[in-house]
Amino acid sequence: MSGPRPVVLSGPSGAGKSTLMKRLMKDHEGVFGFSVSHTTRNPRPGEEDGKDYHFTTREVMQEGIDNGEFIETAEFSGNFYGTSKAAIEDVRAKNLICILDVDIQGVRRIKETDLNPIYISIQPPSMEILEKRLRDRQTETEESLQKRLEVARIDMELSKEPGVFDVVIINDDLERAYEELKEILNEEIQKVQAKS
Ligand SMILES: Nc1ncnc2c1ncn2[C@@H]1O[C@H](COP(=O)(O)OP(=O)(O)OP(=O)(O)O)[C@@H](O)[C@H]1O
Ligand SMILES: Nc1nc2c(ncn2[C@@H]2O[C@H](COP(=O)(O)O)[C@@H](O)[C@H]2O)c(=O)[nH]1
Repeated sequence: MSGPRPVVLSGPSGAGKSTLMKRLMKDHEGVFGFSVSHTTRNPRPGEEDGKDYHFTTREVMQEGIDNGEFIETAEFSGNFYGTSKAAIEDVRAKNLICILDVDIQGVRRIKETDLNPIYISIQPPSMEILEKRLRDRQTETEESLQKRLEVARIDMELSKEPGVFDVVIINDDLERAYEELKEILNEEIQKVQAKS
């Protein structure tokens, strides 16, 4: 596929993917475009339909899946999530670096496609810190928090498997993690900036 290489950001819920991605996009205007996923979960306060996610229902999403509209889908913590072909095409059409925020199932599915992204795992320093971040974020019920922590344990193990990710960033100190992320993406960033 032509254009800049997409970037897949994965890692446990609460590890800091959105925090790092939003900063990257803010600091590099006109370089990155977010692949807006579909989800059947309810919006959190402040989240916008069409910007953070396409919020939808299981029925509508299933119809899209049956029609071949998604490159990958996954069930995560009781909800469906998925990347539509249109979400990627929207970013690609603008010649921007497409950022996908997907779970480990999504990583595996994307590896079966010809997207050829850079695979980056964002990991928390420990389970204890991850739990604190998720609690402090105040977006989860106790039940959904426990489900996310359960999935996080598996994710943290899988991210150590050789060959799954190009890079694993431990998001302990935010500034250091951000510098590391920028460094990895520097070559692609420069390519896009040189063309604009
Ligand atoms: N290095 C850090 N130090 C302290 N707090 C952090 C750090 N990185 C992120 N956080 C905080 O941790 C919480 C979780 O971060 P964030 O929402 O970015 O995670 P996420 O990986 O995108 O989660 P999800 O997959 O559920 O969307 C947020 O409240 C964020 O402000
Ligand atoms: N496989 C996919 N996973 C996705 C997608 N969009 C988001 N996600 C992942 O879901 C969890 C939970 O996200 P949250 O916003 O409810 O906290 C997180 O790990 C995301 O990376 C997707 O399109 N496909």
